[in-house]
Amino acid sequence: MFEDKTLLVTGGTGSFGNNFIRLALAEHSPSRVIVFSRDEKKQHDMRLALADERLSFVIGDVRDAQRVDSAMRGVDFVFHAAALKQVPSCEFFPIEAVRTNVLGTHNVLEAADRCGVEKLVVLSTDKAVYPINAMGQSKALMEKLTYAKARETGARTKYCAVRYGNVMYSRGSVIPLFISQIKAGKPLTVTAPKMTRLLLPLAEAVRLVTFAMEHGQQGDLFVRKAVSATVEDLATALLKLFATDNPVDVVGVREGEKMHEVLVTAEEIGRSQEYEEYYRVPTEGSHNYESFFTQGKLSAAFAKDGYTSANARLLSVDEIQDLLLELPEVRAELDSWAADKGGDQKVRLAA
Ligand SMILES: O=c1ccn([C@@H]2O[C@H](COP(=O)(O)OP(=O)(O)O[C@H]3O[C@H](CO)[C@@H](O)[C@H](O)[C@H]3O)[C@@H](O)[C@H]2O)c(=O)[nH]1
Repeated sequence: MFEDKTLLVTGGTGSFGNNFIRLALAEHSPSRVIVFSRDEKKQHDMRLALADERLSFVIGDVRDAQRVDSAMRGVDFVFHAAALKQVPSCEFFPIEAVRTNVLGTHNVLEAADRCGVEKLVVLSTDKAVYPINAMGQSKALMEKLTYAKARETGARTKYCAVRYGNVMYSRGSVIPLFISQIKAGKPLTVTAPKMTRLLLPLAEAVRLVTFAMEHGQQGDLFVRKAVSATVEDLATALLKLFATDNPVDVVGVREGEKMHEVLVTAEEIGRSQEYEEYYRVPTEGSHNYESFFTQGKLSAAFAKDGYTSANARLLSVDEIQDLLLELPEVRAELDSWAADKGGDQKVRLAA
């Protein structure tokens, strides 16, 4: 579907953008891929690393409607990945989260319609579901803007969303943190041993977004099913993989975090379609006020529970180890660790 088409990725130099763009260039024969982002150094590095003449780079901020508009001319498909996604910074500066995640998204959605973009997918997170922190709250509003735009009659663009949980080994997340603690011989700082998170390799997140772009109907939300792990088991799995016995310090739940994350609400799951790997949650109806006041649905089927990190399949420590070993970054960390420790360790790890 991307053959000879023009794609635009906002936040294109981030983890998602980098991986998606590599895949798109290698396998989908687009005529042009536009990377829209703020950081010239990251764009420079990406230009050198990918060295592909189909790539073009636009410096801009989604907060700047004019910039977004001019970047979107002639674009067929938009992947909206630009966001403020750190919980603490959004908590301290919520207006910045509003500017980027809410108003920035508004600019992107409007520009797509004006420029006749065929389809657009916004990237959301489990933290947008029953949100308790400003990052999640602004992402929840980002989703609402997307569904509202999808409901508008005469919208030329198809608007879809995806949600996924924690991307394994993403920058600043717990897996690289635990590995750096292991390597430094420090205790592993576990917040709450029984806290659970849905774990997704980045390649799966990319597949989800591509699937949504290919199959999404107007206003659809796609959610990737994922496996879940407790933080305690994640720490144990890493200690076993690195064959070390660093102590584990329980440091307590951090501000703005939940014990368990929700990926699909009980309210949404009743109207969703379940596939082997995905949930598809269609948007609710048209632009109709009555359905909010007088036209209820007798058949509304609320599930008892949604789809959460507490009821998804919980991995054993061995299974977490296997999943970690599938990540090239973890394998590279193990290799460098083994090299530092000398040949014996390398042989032991290989065995
Ligand atoms: O020193 C630590 C740090 C984290 N955790 C736990 O590990 C899990 C995952 O933590 P982390 O990798 O920091 O992810 P989250 O806090 O779930 O959210 C992160 O990942 C989200 C999605 O990628 C981003 O949007 C957030 O900004 C970012 O904080 C959580 O249960 C944490 O409590 C620990 O046990 N010890």
